[in-house]
Amino acid sequence: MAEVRAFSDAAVWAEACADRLADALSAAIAADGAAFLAGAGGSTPGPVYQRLAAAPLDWSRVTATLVDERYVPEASDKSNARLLKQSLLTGPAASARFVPLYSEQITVDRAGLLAAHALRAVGRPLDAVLLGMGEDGHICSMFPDNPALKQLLAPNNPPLVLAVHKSRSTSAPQEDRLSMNLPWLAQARRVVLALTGAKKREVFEREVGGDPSVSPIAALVAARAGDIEVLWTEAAR
Ligand SMILES: O=C(O)[C@H](O)[C@@H](O)[C@H](O)[C@H](O)COP(=O)(O)O
Repeated sequence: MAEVRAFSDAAVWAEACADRLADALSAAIAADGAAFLAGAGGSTPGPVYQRLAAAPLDWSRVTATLVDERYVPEASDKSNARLLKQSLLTGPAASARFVPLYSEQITVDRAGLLAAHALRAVGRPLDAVLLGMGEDGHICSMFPDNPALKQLLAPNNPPLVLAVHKSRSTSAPQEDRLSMNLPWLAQARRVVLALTGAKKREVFEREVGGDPSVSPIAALVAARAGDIEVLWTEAAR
């Protein structure tokens, strides 16, 4: 259950992550004529997105979104939308439809409501999810100690996109964010967690046995009865 699969070569690791996501998207297109992908931001997924962009899929049938977003416009180099557009939604993959989490609103909470509405309108569960993890054990923007964590991990909520406010009392995040909650990830058809570096492997192996009410990893593994694919490579980047 949720075993770590180790790769000695970072290029093979990135290819393996991309292959798993492409298979899930391809199966969804074959079955339903449509597929729904959500991916993380941060520095880990770039090489995976670049390989996934080369997958021979009918990208016009794919809807792509983000598992979390920094509350910044796309012009910012902190924007996850910008990362996704530059690394995945290029070439043939540019014909995928992109649903952003970010929109300029009076409050981040309102942007979250609108994003959840747009994601629900896609009309299907996520077929493929790519996650990264921080060295503090966060996935999406589910930061330990942040006041939003409890709501994000609540297993009985419907799928929501919640505001995660920067907070003086916690170390993260550095900027307001939007994040999918656990129920989005719980119902996804395939979840790939891409990890790099010795520290993250250690954190994952420690967290996986933790308390699902406070540990995002433990909550994810519990919600999916262990059905997540964890691919790790030593090389940091
Ligand atoms: O926007 C983000 O930052 C994320 O989606 C986040 O959940 C990310 O996956 C982790 O912070 C790991 O980040 P790195 O890959 O940069 O270590």
